[in-house]
Amino acid sequence: MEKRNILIWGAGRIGRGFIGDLFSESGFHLVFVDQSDKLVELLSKNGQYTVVRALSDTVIRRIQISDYDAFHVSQAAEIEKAVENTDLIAVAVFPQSFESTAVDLANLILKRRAVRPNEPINIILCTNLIHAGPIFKEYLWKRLSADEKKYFEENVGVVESLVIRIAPVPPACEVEIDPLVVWTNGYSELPVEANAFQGQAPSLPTFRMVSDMRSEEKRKIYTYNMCHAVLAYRGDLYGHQLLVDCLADPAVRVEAEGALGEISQALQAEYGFSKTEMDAWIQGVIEQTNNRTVGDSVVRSAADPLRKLHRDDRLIGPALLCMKHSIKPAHLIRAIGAAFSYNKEDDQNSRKLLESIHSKGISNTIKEVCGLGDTAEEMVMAQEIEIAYEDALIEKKWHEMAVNAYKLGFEYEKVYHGCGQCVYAAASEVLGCFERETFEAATGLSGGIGLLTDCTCSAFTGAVLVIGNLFPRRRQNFGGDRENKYANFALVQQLHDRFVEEFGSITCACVHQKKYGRTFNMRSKEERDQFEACGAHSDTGCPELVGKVAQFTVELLKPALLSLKKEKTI
Ligand SMILES: NC(=O)c1ccc[n+]([C@@H]2O[C@H](COP(=O)([O-])OP(=O)(O)OC[C@H]3O[C@@H](n4cnc5c(N)ncnc54)[C@H](O)[C@@H]3O)[C@@H](O)[C@H]2O)c1
Ligand SMILES: O=P(O)(O)OC[C@@H](O)[C@@H](O)[C@H](O)[C@H](O)CO
Repeated sequence: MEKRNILIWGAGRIGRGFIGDLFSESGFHLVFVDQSDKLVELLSKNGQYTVVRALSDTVIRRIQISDYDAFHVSQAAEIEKAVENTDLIAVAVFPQSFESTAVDLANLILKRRAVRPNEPINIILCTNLIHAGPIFKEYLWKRLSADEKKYFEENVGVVESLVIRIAPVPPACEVEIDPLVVWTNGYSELPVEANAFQGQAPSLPTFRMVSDMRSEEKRKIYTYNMCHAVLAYRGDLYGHQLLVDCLADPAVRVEAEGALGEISQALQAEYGFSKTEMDAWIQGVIEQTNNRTVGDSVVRSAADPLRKLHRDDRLIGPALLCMKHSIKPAHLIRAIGAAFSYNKEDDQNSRKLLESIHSKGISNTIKEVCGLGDTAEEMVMAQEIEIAYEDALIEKKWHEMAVNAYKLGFEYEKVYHGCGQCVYAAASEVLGCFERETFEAATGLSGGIGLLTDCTCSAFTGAVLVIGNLFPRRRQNFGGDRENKYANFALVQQLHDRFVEEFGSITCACVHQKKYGRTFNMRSKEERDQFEACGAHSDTGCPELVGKVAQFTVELLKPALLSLKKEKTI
């Protein structure tokens, strides 16, 4: 029996690493078409490529695929022949390439009609777009005559699908072995729109025929893609680069879980999914995303914020659905605010978003990009997004300040030693409250005060001085300033708890015991030499501790200083 063919338009990660993988496994011959010369040349030259299915950290399968042809979009005759010989096409490009792809395919299908007029053909759309079918059809139909349109209506199926497999940028060491490798989470099921096929639908073990695509696509894009977007945009505020690291950060994870909780309720109300069903689905979303071996990146999930902030897409779409069912989308709104603050120089649509904010202002940009109208509800939502955007900018700035405090603290301790003065200088310089007198007065703090070591670690005391600069009891109000004084004490107590959690104790000798495995009598020169020999000023010694304490100080002061600022503006 002759082998069946599938033509895959777009030989990228999903084309090669998902559609290629599924159909090759089911015995299809693959024909790739791509606009990248380099990719097509490599596919043809190498004659095979690897798909890695990393189902978990330990279950990793490597598949070699070799039964394929690869053509550049300009190889008209070869592609024409391939379309003649197939009943199935998969489109695996981003939505911005839909129009050119549809125009090319319409011409090819018309040529096929001349040779195989009575044989239907199906186009499976593999993209993350709500109701992709009518959008693609409009492009496909665009230049057809009335007779051709009728032929397409009756013979060309445009089938939506839901791609849950994740295929991020592969690790560099894998690309060195096979430059065509596709690195995936190995998710195998492909839900397809059952009633959109013309003629006989192909039967693949991993196809799931879906009868109600409207509810299924919302469930997929408003949970999987929404969760990735929330993690990516919120995680980017704190400098995370991988989705797994966003999930490991409680401050970011809580936002994704909160947003999933909001949309879960809305999907139950809108489509009648049961709570048990949605809980299991959301557990799956987190599990598929929390795969360190797959290592999906923030940059990929955050890419193209202009598309992702569209009214129907993964963020505004769920927020509107929540509002329809009187569910407050608080976490979603915070993620949308963060998406507006996303700024990546090498992402064209992130640059465009920023340009729009600069030229038209944030309110106009929100309305335009998200397509929010003039109803009272949508106007309130736009205002809330604006507030969330301003808050996101502040979050990002404070995170950068905290990172900077770490770097300065680390460097000062490494070069100058004396952890009290180093923490004081690093944190106060970042916060803009440095005072020369305080810095100089802190000279004697070193080594648990005057090298005594059985007193408080001077990194802690240096941080207390920064808190004092900002929340002082002033000389001219010796008997007063009680509010400031107690705010100060509360901050010092928080610092204490964080310090103890990280270093075990605030006593210098105990910190040394934990860090270096012993204590030192720092009054003696010999012991001080031993302190150095144990790595006191190595990268993992006191410089790391000083960096962390300077960072904690900045993080700790954030809410107090922000609320102070707000009070002052009232
Ligand atoms: N990577 C994933 O994890 C993932 C998961 C689900 C869905 N998707 C969706 O799948 C689609 C493809 O994503 P990807 O990750 O494979 O991207 P990709 O960049 O790896 O692959 C896209 C390929 O399409 C080619 N291409 C673009 N325009 C073309 C055109 N007009 N004609 C021919 N070839 C063209 C590009 O050269 C590239 O090789 C996107 O819509 C994406 O949203 C991706
Ligand atoms: O491909 P995008 O840019 O639409 O979205 C990024 C990711 O959310 C997406 O690729 C998912 O990983 C994929 O859809 C699997 O759920």
